[in-house]
Amino acid sequence: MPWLGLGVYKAAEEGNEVQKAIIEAVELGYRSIDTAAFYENEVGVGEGVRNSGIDRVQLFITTKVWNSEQGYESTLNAFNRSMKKLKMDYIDLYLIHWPVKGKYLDTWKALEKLYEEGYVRAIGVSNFQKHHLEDIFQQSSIVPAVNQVEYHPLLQQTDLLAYCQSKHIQMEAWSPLCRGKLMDNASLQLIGDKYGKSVAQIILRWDIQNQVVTIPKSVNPDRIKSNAEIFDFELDIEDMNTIADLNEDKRVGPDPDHFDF
Ligand SMILES: NC(=O)C1=CN([C@@H]2O[C@H](COP(=O)(O)OP(=O)(O)OC[C@H]3O[C@@H](n4cnc5c(N)ncnc54)[C@H](OP(=O)(O)O)[C@@H]3O)[C@@H](O)[C@H]2O)C=CC1
Ligand SMILES: O=C1CO[C@H](CO)[C@@H](O)[C@@H]1O
Repeated sequence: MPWLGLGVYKAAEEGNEVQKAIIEAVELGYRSIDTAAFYENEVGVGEGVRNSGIDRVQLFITTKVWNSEQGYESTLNAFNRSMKKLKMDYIDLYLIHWPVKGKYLDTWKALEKLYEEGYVRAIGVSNFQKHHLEDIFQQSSIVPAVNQVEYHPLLQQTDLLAYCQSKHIQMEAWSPLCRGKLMDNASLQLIGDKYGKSVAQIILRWDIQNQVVTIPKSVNPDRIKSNAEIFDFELDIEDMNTIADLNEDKRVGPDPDHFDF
């Protein structure tokens, strides 16, 4: 999968916001889009992809089954609804959005069926902790291709990253920019000055050097462009260590062991 993708949570269908962002992003070289049934913009995502001017096969589309749809049959139905909204005949990556207690193992069985029948090229999970992944391993011989989790300098999840890497599960960062909250961080600004890059570019480059796929969200053409300009420099070890020291185990989103939605 591409190292960089466009996140589209809160990119609206109204005013063609999400569609325009996708067209812009594809023009600038993005090849991966991350949506979810929960984002209520799959129709707009499908339109953006079809109007992007490049073949569907060149793009990597991720969507996710929402919590209220989990369970075997209901996941299969939810998947069909997503496909109809996207107007696609396959999805590159289908994820379990959250590990809903008592449901995610049956949900995984549904994803296996979709994978085996060829409707999805890869299946994976999101917001899974080590113990959730171990549950999957107990029942299934198919290893999740991806675990998409909250990941940014304030929440580095190094144990989970090492575990995923040991199992050949690709970790993917959601809210990589900490929803904009790190832009004034003095250490990141200093590093940015050194490379002539923005704080956002430093963070996104740090993701990739940690072998974490990253999906910053933006609907602003300038930011969509600059967020992709991260493949022409390399952070040195000293700067990687400075960023490692920023970890506070601090979430901006819900805790996967204590969410109730
Ligand atoms: N699996 C899961 O449970 C979750 C998955 N996700 C996925 O991850 C994606 C990214 O996470 P998200 O929560 O959206 O947050 P991000 O960390 O990507 O931050 C997005 C915010 O930062 C702004 N922004 C984008 N680029 C820049 C920049 N260069 N400088 C300053 N501000 C910037 C955006 O505004 P603007 O648009 O105006 O540029 C927006 O307000 C989501 O869109 C979604 O696809 C997110 C949360 C949970
Ligand atoms: O994908 C998502 C977008 O953000 C929401 C609020 O933090 C999350 O709950 C959800 O998983």
